Amino acid sequence: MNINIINNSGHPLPQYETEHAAGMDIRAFIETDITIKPLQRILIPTGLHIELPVGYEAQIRPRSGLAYKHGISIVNSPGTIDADYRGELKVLLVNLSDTDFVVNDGDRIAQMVIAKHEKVSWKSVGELSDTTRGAGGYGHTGK
Ligand SMILES: O=c1ccn([C@H]2C[C@H](O)[C@@H](COP(=O)(O)OP(=O)(O)OP(=O)(O)O)O2)c(=O)[nH]1
Repeated sequence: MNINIINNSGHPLPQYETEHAAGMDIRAFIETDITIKPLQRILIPTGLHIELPVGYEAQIRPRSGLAYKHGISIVNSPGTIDADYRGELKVLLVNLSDTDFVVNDGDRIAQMVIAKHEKVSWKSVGELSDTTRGAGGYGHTGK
């Protein structure tokens, strides 16, 4: 499936790094390096604008290598890109380590998964069907 994209960054388009990867790595588009201090969050531009087909969303997810090695995650993970959004894609990074982390222009800062989603309407009812779980949750089956 082709998806319309405008790339103002001059960096490569988001791409799958392996044959069957679910996510495409996306890169920072910044004029100067950005230092993220411990527990600081910063919105990083990508220079990308996309036109998703109706019924699709894009999810902006952390990269596990950055998370494991540097404590870099995404505050609103997974970020949701709506099909009707035409603005620039941005990534809300957070530094969960105890040392500064520097983002350079062109760094692969996140990954983007394109996914189908349902659009539903609600049917108000008086009661819901019985299940074994019922209202159990939050670890009610044990550790
Ligand atoms: O990580 C993200 C999350 C969102 N967006 C863009 C695309 C998305 O379609 C739009 C709105 O996102 P969301 O619905 O999460 O934001 P909101 O806080 O509910 O704001 P709004 O009232 O504008 O919908 O912002 C990004 O670029 N990156």
